Amino acid sequence: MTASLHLYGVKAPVLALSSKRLDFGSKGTTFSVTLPSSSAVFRAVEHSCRNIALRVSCEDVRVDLLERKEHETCYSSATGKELTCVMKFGGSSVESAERMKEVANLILSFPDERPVIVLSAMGKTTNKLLKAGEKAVTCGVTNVESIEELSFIKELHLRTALELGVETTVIEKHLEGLHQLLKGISMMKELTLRTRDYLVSFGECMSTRLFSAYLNKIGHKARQYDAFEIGFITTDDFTNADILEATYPAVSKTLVGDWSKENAVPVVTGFLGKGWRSCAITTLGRGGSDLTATTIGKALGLREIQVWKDVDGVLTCDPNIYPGAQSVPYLTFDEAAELAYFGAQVLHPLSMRPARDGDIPVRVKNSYNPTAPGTVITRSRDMSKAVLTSIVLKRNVTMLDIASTRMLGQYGFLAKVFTTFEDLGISVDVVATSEVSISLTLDPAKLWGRELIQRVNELDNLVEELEKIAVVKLLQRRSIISLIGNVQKSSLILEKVFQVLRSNGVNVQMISQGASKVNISLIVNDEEAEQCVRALHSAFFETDS
Ligand SMILES: Nc1ncnc2c1ncn2[C@@H]1O[C@H](COP(=O)(O)OP(=O)(O)O)[C@@H](O)[C@H]1O
Ligand SMILES: N[C@@H](CC(=O)OP(=O)(O)O)C(=O)O
Repeated sequence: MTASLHLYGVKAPVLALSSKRLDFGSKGTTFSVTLPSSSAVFRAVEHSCRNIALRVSCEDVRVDLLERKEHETCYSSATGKELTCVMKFGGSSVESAERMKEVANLILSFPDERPVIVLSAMGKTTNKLLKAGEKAVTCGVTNVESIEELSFIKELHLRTALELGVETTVIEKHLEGLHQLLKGISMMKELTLRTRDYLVSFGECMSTRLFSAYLNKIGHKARQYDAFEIGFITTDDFTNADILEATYPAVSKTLVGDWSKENAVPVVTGFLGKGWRSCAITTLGRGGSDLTATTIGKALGLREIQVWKDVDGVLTCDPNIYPGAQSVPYLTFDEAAELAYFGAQVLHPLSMRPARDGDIPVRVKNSYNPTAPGTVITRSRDMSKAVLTSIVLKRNVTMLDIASTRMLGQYGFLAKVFTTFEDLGISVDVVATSEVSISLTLDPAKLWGRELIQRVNELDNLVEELEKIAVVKLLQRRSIISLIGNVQKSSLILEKVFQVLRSNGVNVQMISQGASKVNISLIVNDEEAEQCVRALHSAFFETDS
């Protein structure tokens, strides 16, 4: 067969083509697409997100990576000056017109960079949108007008447009759409997860339009993109969607293709995607713009991913718990992922995945203090002197103590326990086991995302199921203190930890080192947790020993 299919710039040999079906592929892996009509074959494949996702769901990853390489080369040779990096600016970095101007200056202060810009919603807009949605459910259609958060959002965005000197028309349609949506919510008297995602999408859609218009106004050619229109294809898990593989070639094709034609700085909405089945707007979980940035970095094979925040990089602990926290100069992807997963708000829990896959360094910088070196996150670093890197606190965690009712030596106990979790769809965070008992914590992000009533029912069901084989103790209001660092030095770390906890009169209720090479987790009571973190911070980071 000599014909080839160009799918998002990827060349795959066509194996068979009939009026109903197209088979293509290579190296023993074939894909089939059902066609609406044979004449529409290439357009159908290229334009329908369902077909692309279908391709991915039956795809051999090895082939996909091989194909994407060809694709990247194809575009990088087409443009003399390639895009170099991603610069992501969070809500705090673009909270006002003044901040947007500073961010524009910051971008222009790197004349050698040709960045893709990713923006979050302005300031606390996402929270305000959610609050407005909740109020709309109960306030009645005639009162939507006077929802305080709606007025705030309108006023903030219109004022920002005026102060930036750009036409308010760039956001007027969205402000009107938002108003109508809130009226719709109010009529329906319900706010589904799907509507919630559509509602919060207005934040990123407006911030990127304002910023892109401003860059154009000051003579720096820019082009705004809604992530859900350029191939950010996700699962349909509204409010917590996961990015699908098909995203990478699609996003690369649009951004690199357009850049090679007009050299306009791409300004992309963070946080948003499009569900592959529903084709509705999805979001990637709170803080998801970090993940948008690393996804673009990997898709385009860029040199560096920069995430600009309001702190001097990743810090030794949450500055809200301890203001004396210091910046950490280097981290590995594994350390950063663990830190984010265990609750450090500074990075989205899944954002390290694309960077690690693409082996692209991530630099965390402070847009309020650009000269501070920040944190560089890479595949590996010199660990010879590293002991503890950062302390992370995750509050309000539920812990379960499960002791087998059978005798020692009974096999299958662990399997039964974990099957129960699997059957009920509840994920587990930290685990410590002996032969006849298990202590574990439940992932609060997964559990607390559900409605209160559903949550209570689920815990009841879980305990009821487990009680068939074990004595179960449900312990609430616990905290996980995660010690991120060099677990090769665990004895040294633990010696110090227990000295500190003992002198503070704190009892550790569970400890887990697991297979992770970078994390030791301790479970303590919620009310003791902050004091523990502060004491541990001074012992590890503020003394010479
Ligand atoms: N270990 C940590 N290092 C740095 N910041 C942290 C850490 N833990 C919590 N934070 C909080 O994370 C905030 C930055 O994350 P986030 O608000 O998501 O930034 P942005 O909105 O700019 O992307 C900081 O202002 C800080 O309060
Ligand atoms: N605006 C979204 C997405 C995001 O990433 O925001 P930030 O970069 O400000 O954390 C949120 O508030 O969750």
